[in-house]
Amino acid sequence: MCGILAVLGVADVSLAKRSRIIELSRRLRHRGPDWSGIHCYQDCYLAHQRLAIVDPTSGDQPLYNEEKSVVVTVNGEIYNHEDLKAKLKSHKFQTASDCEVIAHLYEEYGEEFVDMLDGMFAFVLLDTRDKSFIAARDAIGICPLYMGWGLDGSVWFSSEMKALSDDCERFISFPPGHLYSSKTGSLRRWYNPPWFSESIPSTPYNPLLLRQTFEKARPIFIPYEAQNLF
Ligand SMILES: NC(=O)CC[C@H](N)C(=O)O
Repeated sequence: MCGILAVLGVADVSLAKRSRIIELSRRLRHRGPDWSGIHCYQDCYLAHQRLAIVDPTSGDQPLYNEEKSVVVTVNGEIYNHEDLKAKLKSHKFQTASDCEVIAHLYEEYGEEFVDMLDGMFAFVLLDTRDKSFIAARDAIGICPLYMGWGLDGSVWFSSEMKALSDDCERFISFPPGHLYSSKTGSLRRWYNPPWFSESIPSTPYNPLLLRQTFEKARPIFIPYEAQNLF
């Protein structure tokens, strides 16, 4: 599991507000008993409750790029993180967490990197250099994510509705396979496979082929550490 809570652009930057956000993040504690972390940058807060899976000793979150200018809080598993790291030779990783790759990929490729991730995830990333942020959810919504809007103009994201429902004027279930960018202020679908269309398939139904295809796909997509989660 893991629980994430991010609050971006609050009007009140008092210590009382910070305490309130920590209190709200504690509502997600049951999702991650191993670590509680928060990163505050001006009027933005990224919190994390960790159920440690990959790199239990040093993969606590939030996670960062080298200069700590990009901050991420992630729920999920990035199955192809080793392959992605191999593409990021010039980057120095501080942990062996599968999720750290998200901060470095963003630096290298911008928000388009989401399509490169193979796994289940819900994350919020803050780029402190221009105070922009993105949030994304995996293709089929394995990891939960909710989004809300505060009366003060703040934008909220949380793994469970209970961390934002009291403080947001309005909230939604974040759609699977989508990405929110603060630069456009809108959601867009990042998951656009060629077969993702409304048209009825013309390939005849073949249960044997379907079974064989599923059997072949399983070891590719579910690495050993993550198998315990099912
Ligand atoms: N439970 C999770 O969401 C795990 C987050 C991250 N992959 C870790 O291993 O710490």
